[in-house]
Amino acid sequence: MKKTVHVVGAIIENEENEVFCALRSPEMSLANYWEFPGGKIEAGETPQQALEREINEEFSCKIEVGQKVEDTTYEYEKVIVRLETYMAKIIHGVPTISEHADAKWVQRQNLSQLDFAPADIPAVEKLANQK
Ligand SMILES: Nc1nc2c([nH]c(=O)n2[C@H]2C[C@H](O)[C@@H](COP(=O)(O)OP(=O)(O)OP(=O)(O)O)O2)c(=O)[nH]1
Ligand SMILES: [Mg+2]
Repeated sequence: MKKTVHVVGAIIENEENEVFCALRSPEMSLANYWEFPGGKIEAGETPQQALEREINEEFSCKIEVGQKVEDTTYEYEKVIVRLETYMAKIIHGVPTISEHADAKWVQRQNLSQLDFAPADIPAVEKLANQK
């Protein structure tokens, strides 16, 4: 049976309605797909705590987590991913990549032009239609 992983992704928005998108590197699973930065929830963590930890670990900045956007389960070839996405804001620092191949700020309406991981598509569409 396939393993299910519970993952959280941050939809970090700035004052210009741009969303922070990160490109998974060739060394990562789901290589070369864009994602909402985040990762797996560890035992005992709330989704919000997991997001704050992951963004600090991977992008060296602090976020404040807001409203939930989507909760999607997607069956990949080898794993099932339950992805919860939350709106977020940077409250300290500037996001800097460490393990990702690239990152950029993208207007909500242009998010669908990036090659997002399949589990992210419902959130991408919701964001494009909200504003
Ligand atoms: N972070 C993140 N992962 C996503 C997204 N969409 C999606 O399908 N995934 C998948 C990719 C991975 O198979 C899985 C977990 O993500 P991850 O590799 O960031 O997990 P992690 O930071 O905890 O890293 P690791 O400990 O496994 O190295 O979720 C997304 O928008 N953000
Ligand atoms: Mg991660």
